[in-house]
Amino acid sequence: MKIIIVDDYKAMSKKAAIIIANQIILKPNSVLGLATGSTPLGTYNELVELHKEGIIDFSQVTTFNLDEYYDLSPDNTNSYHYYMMNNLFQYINIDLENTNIPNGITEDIDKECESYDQKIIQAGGLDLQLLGIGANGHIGFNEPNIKFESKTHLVGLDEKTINDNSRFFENKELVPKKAITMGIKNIMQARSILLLASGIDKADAIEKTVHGSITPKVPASVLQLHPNATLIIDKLAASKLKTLS
Ligand SMILES: N[C@@H]1[C@@H](O)[C@H](O)[C@@H](COP(=O)(O)O)O[C@@H]1O
Repeated sequence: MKIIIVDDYKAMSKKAAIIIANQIILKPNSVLGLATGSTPLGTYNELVELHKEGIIDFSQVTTFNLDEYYDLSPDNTNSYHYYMMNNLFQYINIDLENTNIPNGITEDIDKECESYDQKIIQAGGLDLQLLGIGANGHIGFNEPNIKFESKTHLVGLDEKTINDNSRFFENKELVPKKAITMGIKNIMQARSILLLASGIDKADAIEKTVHGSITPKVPASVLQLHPNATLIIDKLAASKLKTLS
């Protein structure tokens, strides 16, 4: 696991965008795994800027999002479909046909999950998977005690996650209790992984991810096993790492 500690959120976002830009420049038809939440917003802004400056061309890029809330339609402002369109896709020259997000309003969950896994394989696998991290160590929506061999599936969300994500909703009752998420196996099959974390709220999860035992209790700890995983974290998120004390 490579760890890059930067001063703040802005520096984290710039560094992440540079790594993603480099991936696209080296391989214009890259397959990117994308994340949502507040953490990657700055990275997406930086990517939009790099695109505007003519540095990155998304025309051949394919994307797969990690997850989507169950039972939220794509036009719901809290859906991850809406998030991606609003924060990235509408500002870049990506072919929307090449963007993939689990369908949260599918009538056949098993079929949806299976076909999502198939589509990733057909696209040649993920070149780079971008990740945030939940305060309980979740990645995507793979909550504590998830099986490491899991593929795309429907999950029940932890009380902690529902509470954390309620800030985006009018009230906690409106936060979906379930989501469709890529599994740990999909994430670990990516050729490279970039995990971002910023702020003191993530310090415990980062400490456990880096120094803790590899356990489904802290899903992100599985990244210790990945041959090409990079953590870009700001000083606050890194503040509980042994190397700093
Ligand atoms: N499914 C997403 C995760 O992919 C994200 O990493 C996490 C942290 O979000 P934030 O970046 O807002 O702290 O939130 C959600 O649960």
